[in-house]
Amino acid sequence: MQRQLTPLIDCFEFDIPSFTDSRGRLVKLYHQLSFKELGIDKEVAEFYISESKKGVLRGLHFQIPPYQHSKIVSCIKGAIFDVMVDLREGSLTYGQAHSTVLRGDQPRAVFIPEGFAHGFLSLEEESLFSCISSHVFEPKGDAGLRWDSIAVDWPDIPLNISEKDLEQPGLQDFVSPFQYEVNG
Ligand SMILES: Cc1cn([C@H]2C[C@H](O)[C@@H](COP(=O)(O)OP(=O)(O)O[C@H]3O[C@@H](C)C(=O)[C@@H](O)[C@H]3O)O2)c(=O)[nH]c1=O
Repeated sequence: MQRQLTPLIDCFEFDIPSFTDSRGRLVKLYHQLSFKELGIDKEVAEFYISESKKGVLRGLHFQIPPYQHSKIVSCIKGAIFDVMVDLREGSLTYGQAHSTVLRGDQPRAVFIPEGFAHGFLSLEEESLFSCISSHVFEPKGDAGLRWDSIAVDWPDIPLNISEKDLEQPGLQDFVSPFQYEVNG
């Protein structure tokens, strides 16, 4: 596996091994040794999937210190328009966003470091999103940013957003609790 760099410092994409035969498919979402070789040496504290109808937008989410987490996200069915934003004060890419389309039939992952917000728009009827997180979900640390306060060309207008996500503050009002650290 090889890192494919994104414009955001420390955030990268990589292809996930998958094996197809007459029965179907096996997709390897986590492999400790290969991930270490990629430079991902984080705790695996939670692993979950969510299913979203077409037009559902989830995010943009992060956890504030001391509950900050990195994530490895992918899409294992359907397709999502995936978005991440660097929120680390002092980072050369602070406030900048990156977007990429993740598809279940071309498994690919994004490593999202601590200090980033993340969200996605589901592009198909039954999109399955998977997330490996380095810190358990902590309601006291659960935080977010308004999806439409960042510089991203969303491919469609979202049809379904949670109340929580509609009430998130915009990037312009955001005071970051994150500091950029080299190789953070
Ligand atoms: C994210 C999360 C939620 N929950 C619970 C809380 C709540 O009752 C229910 C739904 O939570 P949410 O509405 O926050 O779920 P959702 O909007 O799907 O949150 C996810 O959005 C995407 C964009 C991400 O990046 C993920 O890391 C995660 O934040 O699941 C957990 O128990 N553990 C978790 O890790």
